Amino acid sequence: MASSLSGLFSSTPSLKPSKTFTVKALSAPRGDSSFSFPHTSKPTHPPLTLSTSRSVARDISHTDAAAAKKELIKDPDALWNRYLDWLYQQKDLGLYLDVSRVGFTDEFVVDMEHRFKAAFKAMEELEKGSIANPDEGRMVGHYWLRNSSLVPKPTLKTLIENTLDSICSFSDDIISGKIKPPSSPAGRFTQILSVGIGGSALGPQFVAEALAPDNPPLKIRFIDNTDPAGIDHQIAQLGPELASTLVIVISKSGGTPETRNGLLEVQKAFREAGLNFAKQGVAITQENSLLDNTARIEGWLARFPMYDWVGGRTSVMSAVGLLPAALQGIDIREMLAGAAIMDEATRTTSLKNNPAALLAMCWYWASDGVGSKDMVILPYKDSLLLFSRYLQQLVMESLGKEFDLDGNTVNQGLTVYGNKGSTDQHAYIQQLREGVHNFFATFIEVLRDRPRGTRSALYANGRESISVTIEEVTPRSVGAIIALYERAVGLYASLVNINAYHQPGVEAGKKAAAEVLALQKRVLSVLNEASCKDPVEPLTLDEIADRCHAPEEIEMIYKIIAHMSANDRVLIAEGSCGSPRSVKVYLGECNVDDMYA
Ligand SMILES: O=P(O)(O)OC[C@H]1O[C@H](O)[C@H](O)[C@@H](O)[C@@H]1O
Repeated sequence: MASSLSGLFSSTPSLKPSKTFTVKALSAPRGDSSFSFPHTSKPTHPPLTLSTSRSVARDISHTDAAAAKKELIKDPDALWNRYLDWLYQQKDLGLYLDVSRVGFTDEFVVDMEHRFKAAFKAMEELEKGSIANPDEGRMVGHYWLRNSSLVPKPTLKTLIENTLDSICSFSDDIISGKIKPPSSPAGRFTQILSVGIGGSALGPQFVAEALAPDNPPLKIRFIDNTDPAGIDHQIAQLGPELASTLVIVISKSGGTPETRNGLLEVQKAFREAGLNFAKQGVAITQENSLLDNTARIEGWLARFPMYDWVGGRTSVMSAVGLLPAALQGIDIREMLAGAAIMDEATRTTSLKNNPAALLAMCWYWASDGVGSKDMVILPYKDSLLLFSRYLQQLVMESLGKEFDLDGNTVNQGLTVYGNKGSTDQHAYIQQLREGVHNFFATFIEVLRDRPRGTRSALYANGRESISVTIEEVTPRSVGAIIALYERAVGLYASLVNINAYHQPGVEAGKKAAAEVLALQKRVLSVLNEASCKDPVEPLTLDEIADRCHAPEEIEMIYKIIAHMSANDRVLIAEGSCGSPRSVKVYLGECNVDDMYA
């Protein structure tokens, strides 16, 4: 194994990819004598621009598939040697990474040298506290959560350690019954209802599914959407146990509308059951956010901090993930320890010894550095079912970006999907093996289980795959695989020159949602005015749009009205849904604007 990245590259002259990124096989001809994707002649195509690279990449992949299949049949020894040569092992974690079934060549590895140098440097600066999210002017410090000695300011160390201590003592007191719900016959908390969305739900959900014991001290349920039926379902399932339910409201910003709606619905359920919500409510949010202020003013049972330097999608090792986990009896210090070991292992600049760098390199190779193939995650363990959903946010929100760091339009990304190993074998592996070749697979394998043949079956048809193997699903290994992918995403983002730590697209979506709410208010005010006339004046959609001074928004106005009439008896829409121009709308009562405030 190479001892350092520069050592690995030093014997061969660097083949740098051109500025406009070209398909790997064109910038780095595949001609690896020791492996199975042999391309001995240098392609003669001119360099491709981003827009044309994808179709050529597909043609090349077909060629690769055929070549790989032939080579595999011809030379299994070469494959075994490649396996041995690239196998990564982290002994303390019992974690292995096998990238041998991804067909990168030696030339490609060399070609990536300068990109990796820059990626490792950017990561080092991030860990030292650089402003890695310039949009929000914030540092990115999720790595400090598991090694507080890395913080750039001593006050943060105290904050991290004190928060961890208070999470542990609060959850001990809840579990032991020292802190009790005020009016539950059970005499102690038995259930958790977690209200949050995105990064404020996915981490806790994944950890619960992966690690909660069969009979946890508190069982957890989630409200992670605004669907009223879904919220009602969760509350109904709690039934009389609402009286012994600890409600944890999680929102970094403290103002996410979906989470706020969930909270209001839960508070309503508490009022209807004659329960005092404040005595059972816990907030996890940034200091002085709307949620924090609400919790403080209403005197909720507890408040735990979120930090501006931890992004939602990497917040699972902050109070966001740790508090729910501790309440379910999961050893959170072990989770942190696993992540810390992986963080240390992924700091090395020696490519072959850095599993996150190996992953990032494989993603680059497999998807041409432009997301031309999807990443299918196949965990062979029921308890890891939610890993792909968790990774979807981590990877896609981090990498799915319109612009690169130089302001060029790149529309980057890497699509992630997956469910669970054997189950998928009987659902969609048929297509993966034989159908459209638009993916690479990642097997998450647990050693204390049976071996599977899917990897070979896919490989025999030229489908690339990565295998991450852990010995057991434990707090330590779960902490480690989370940390592994966090670092891989950060490194990959540098390789493709994008910022992994902001989410301008989501902010645009939030702005659009706020605009719809503002339009809804204007629609109601116009309808209210017309409906308070005597006689009532029903309005067509065109008339409403004109009076709202928003003729260009007529379709949105129609949708707003369709939703309101389906949900509220007060709004009456007459005419045929099939022909919106025939619809006339009025309010059954006037002066109802407050209903929608
Ligand atoms: O935790 P919150 O502030 O409520 O945000 C919840 C989610 O909101 C948006 O969708 C962001 O893009 C996510 O990264 C975040 O996790």
